[in-house]
Amino acid sequence: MISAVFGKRRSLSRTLTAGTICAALISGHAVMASADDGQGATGEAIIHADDHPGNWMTYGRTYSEQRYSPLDQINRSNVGNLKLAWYLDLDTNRGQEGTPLVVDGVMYATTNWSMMKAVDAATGKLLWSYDPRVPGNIADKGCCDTVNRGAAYWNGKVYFGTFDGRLIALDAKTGKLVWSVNTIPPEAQLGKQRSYTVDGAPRIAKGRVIIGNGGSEFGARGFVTAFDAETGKVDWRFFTVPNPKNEPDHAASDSVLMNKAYQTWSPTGAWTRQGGGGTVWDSIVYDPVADLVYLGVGNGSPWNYKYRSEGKGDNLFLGSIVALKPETGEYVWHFQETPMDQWDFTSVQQIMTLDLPINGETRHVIVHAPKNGFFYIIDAKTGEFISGKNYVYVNWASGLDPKTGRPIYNPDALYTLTGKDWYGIPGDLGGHNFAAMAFSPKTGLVYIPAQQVPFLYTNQVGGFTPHPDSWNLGLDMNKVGIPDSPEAKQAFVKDLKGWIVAWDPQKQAEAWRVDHKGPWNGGILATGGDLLFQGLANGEFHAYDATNGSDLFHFAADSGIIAPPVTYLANGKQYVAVEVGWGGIYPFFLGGLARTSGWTVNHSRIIAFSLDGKSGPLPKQNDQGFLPVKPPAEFDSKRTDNGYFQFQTYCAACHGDNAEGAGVLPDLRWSGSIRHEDAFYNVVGRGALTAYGMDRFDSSMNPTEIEDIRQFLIKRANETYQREVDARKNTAGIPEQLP
Ligand SMILES: O=C(O)c1cc(C(=O)O)c2c(n1)C(=O)C(=O)c1cc(C(=O)O)[nH]c1-2
Ligand SMILES: [Ca+2]
Repeated sequence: MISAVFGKRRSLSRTLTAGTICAALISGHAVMASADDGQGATGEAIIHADDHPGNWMTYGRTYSEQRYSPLDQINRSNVGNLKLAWYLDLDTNRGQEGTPLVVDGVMYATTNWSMMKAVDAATGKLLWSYDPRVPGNIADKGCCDTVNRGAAYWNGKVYFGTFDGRLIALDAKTGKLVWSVNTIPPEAQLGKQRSYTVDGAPRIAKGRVIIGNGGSEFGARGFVTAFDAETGKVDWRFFTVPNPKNEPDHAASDSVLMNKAYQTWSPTGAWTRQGGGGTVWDSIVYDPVADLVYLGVGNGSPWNYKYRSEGKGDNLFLGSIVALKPETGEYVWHFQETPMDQWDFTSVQQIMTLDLPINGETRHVIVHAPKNGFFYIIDAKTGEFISGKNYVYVNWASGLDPKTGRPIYNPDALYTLTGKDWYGIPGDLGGHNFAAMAFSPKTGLVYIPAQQVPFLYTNQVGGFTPHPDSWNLGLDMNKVGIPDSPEAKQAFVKDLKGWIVAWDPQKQAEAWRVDHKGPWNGGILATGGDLLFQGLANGEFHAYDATNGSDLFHFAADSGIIAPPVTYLANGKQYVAVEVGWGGIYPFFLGGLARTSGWTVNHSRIIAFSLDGKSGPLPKQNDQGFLPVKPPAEFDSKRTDNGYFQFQTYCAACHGDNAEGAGVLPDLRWSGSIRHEDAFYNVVGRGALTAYGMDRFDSSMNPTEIEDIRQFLIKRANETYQREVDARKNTAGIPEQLP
């Protein structure tokens, strides 16, 4: 029935009454949307998602982004029998962060390098795939792996963003291109230090596809754009931070930026050259109840508040939720969670709406667990702060002002103003990052994939110096977050933690928790079977009891899981599926230290489970990763200090702090190319491996500096060779002495 209706839908315009009738058929509801609300059949189907729970039609399943599915064929009593139904090997072995959509038995999954696959959701058979051919040298224009978090579905088409900034619409049946647009306008692309990448899932409201971008670690001015879903024409654009000259951009944001936001920045700070940040790289939510679009706005660019804004002002709309009208992009309200951001405390984390009883009255609220470690409850219609409580340990603020929600800062945390180092918890990766949280209306709990990853914030000495082709934070790039003495490093490793917090939003308190081995675990799915599903950094896929966290099922998926699971029906049978593939910024950047979450190698796949699956276990693969190779014995110790600085500035964010890899990208200590100066220069200077995502760096470093890096790598290889060989003999594969 649903299929038949959906098949017809393609010919319907999004505003026609026919669309509305169609929606009513799907939902089985007598209530009809008004003919001119612009939602059309797909929007109505998303609004009434529970009437056809076999589908997963939008990123968070519903517009409320609760990631709760009422399906209960798989439940607490039988989940122990769950079996692998199918798996599909992917053609990209890097981080997989996608939420697959499922529409009428077809799964639409985006993968690393912005590829799209349509898969028979019952069998895993590939129906079509689309490769937008993102150029390999784009990888280092983004901070955090060439990931993609998912697609949007609307009126017979699937939409997704590409790492090089395009938004693409494909015919959902055939995978043929319908339209493709560059989402980055020429005026935003100002010089080398403005860096934009797109890896978040687009959301669609009222026939408009809304997409943002990332880039605040490099130099970017955040904005989102709404495109007409049928034609790809720009409808409106909203910048999240002011124009550096306080001039109009001829965008929907002009008036609020000029009248409200500009005054919260210093007129001459480095933001006027670096863009200011505020990228909307993950959460964009349409709320049909309030009829508003909410943006989760990111961190400042550069991070250093003293350099960015001369230590002045709150810097709107950094670290904020901003509410807009869907038709025009007109500003309605904002709530700033982190004024004066200097910690990479983005508020882009998933925005969820709930109807929550508060003081005897049911209120329609936003619940939000941004990086800064506080759980916020905000009135969805007005942006009024209702309450906030830390959901993880935090040391940067002692709490929130109960009236305004403004953080009560620990003065030591304002390291750009004190000029002293600050060991911050949460650190730049947040108490919670992109891994989605879930809510179960049956338990009333919000399940947050929480973590503790400290960060040592150290100011760049002597003023702000941007480097083309590298992170531009205004921080000391030799340290970039991780203490360098062995003792401090050991303490840092002890501080790395990951767990599920079952959070009671009515009490604003933790109900219980499930501890994991370390940080950077996958997003969470809650189901009507009273289950939580989550994949872990150590490569296991688990089902937990949603009422108390008991571990009811686990499966060895062999590679770290960072993506959130989905559930759906195919031929009437319930499946649970997830993308597998270790990556994202945590292993890239922490490198060897990230291994404490569990040692896995990247084998990327989509895996799907059912109660009668017959495809397990997964075939055995290399689980040792890059094996240590005896390095050249000689290196020039006069060059290794500068090599270390160059490495930390240009290489560490992908190849790991202090040149220790984490099982995804090549571990350069064991790379054949470090054996010869020319071979190394060919890769780093001339771009021999650009097709694989390794950009050339001859415009940012001269040949001497590149050779310094090689000398440093040989030194590191010699220092660590024996301990890595020994570590391979441990069952855990983790060196006893990490640093
Ligand atoms: O400021 C930005 O523009 C920006 C972009 C992104 C991104 O696009 O993935 C991330 C972040 N920041 C970020 O702070 C962060 O922790 C992060 C983690 C990840 C990831 O996918 O692993 N992306 C990003
Ligand atoms: Ca960031």
